[in-house]
Amino acid sequence: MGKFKVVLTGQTWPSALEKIEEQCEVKVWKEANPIPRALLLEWLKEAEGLFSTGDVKVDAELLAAAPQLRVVAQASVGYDNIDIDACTERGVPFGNTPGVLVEATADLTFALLLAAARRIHEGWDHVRSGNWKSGSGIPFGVDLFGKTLGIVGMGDIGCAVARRAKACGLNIIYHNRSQRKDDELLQARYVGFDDLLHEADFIIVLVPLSNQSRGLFGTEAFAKMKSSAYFINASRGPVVNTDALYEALRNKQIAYAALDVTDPEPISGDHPLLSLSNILITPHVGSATFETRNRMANLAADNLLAGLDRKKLPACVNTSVNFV
Ligand SMILES: NC(=O)C1=CN([C@@H]2O[C@H](COP(=O)(O)OP(=O)(O)OC[C@H]3O[C@@H](n4cnc5c(N)ncnc54)[C@H](O)[C@@H]3O)[C@@H](O)[C@H]2O)C=CC1
Ligand SMILES: O=C(O)C(=O)CO
Repeated sequence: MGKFKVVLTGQTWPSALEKIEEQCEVKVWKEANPIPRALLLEWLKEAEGLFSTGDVKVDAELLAAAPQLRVVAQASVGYDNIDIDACTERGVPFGNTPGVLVEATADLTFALLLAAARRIHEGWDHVRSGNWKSGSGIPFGVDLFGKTLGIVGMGDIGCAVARRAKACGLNIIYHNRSQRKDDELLQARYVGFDDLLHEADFIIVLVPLSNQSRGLFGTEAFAKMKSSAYFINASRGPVVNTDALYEALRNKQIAYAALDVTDPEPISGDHPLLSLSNILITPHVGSATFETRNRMANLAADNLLAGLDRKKLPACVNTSVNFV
């Protein structure tokens, strides 16, 4: 039997690539910019597997251009770029990478909260620019202990953030699609969305991007927050209306924002948000540790190889078309 034909939309980690290359003939897009759509569709004409690095839209048009496709695998837990219904209609299982990135992403999310609350990067700027002459001019932050953290989207990563927050003496409230059964264990209280906006000193967003969550944080939501509120988004940029966030920060309607994700992404160096002093942005690095990205690439490779073999994907989103 010949090797499977597979397309990779970007480079992946050597251990995952070696595994794939043992069984597949691969075409890899190696440029820094995303693969042009027309070229991707051309490459997919005979492909049996697609390994996505997250920067392509997988929709009905793409699937129609890939009649041999057996499986789509992506090295991420979020899959807002994938039309799951279109995959299911074509009987193509889609595999993502839940679980393996939870702790790394929770670390980064909590690091954003700490860095914002204690103005870490402003302190570093102060030292680096030679201004640390006396105690004057140092950036003052705010306490965490005894304050209220509101988590919107209490899934795997939200729960891992809650554990970290508990250790710092924060009281935790959360809003989710539905109330969890393990509130007591988490020591977190379920509240309505508006109550969370009113009560929280820190708000962390960890909901998947969907039609329901797109623009969830807009002018109205920011108006309901405390003027002392810290807003942290580590989910997806479009969950937040960027113009509304800019206005809320500029008018001091809220105190501070720390973002790992933006809309657009990447955000340009001359974007108005970057001119504000009460914001901190990291370049979508939630899961970006050597160990975690390696685990994600390997789980995605396992999903891909299982699908090519018509075997059950270890992590499948549209389980109705997963192999048994
Ligand atoms: N910044 C980064 O590098 C990373 C970002 N992410 C983002 O974080 C998201 C969450 O990841 P996990 O915790 O692993 O997913 P998960 O599926 O375990 O948790 C998501 C939670 O959000 C809830 N939810 C969904 N829609 C909602 C809505 N409209 N309103 C309120 N709650 C809602 C769900 O009920 C679930 O409890 C991913 O979908 C991805 O977009 C994930 C990994 C890394
Ligand atoms: O997994 C995801 O959804 C990411 O955003 C990158 O790890």
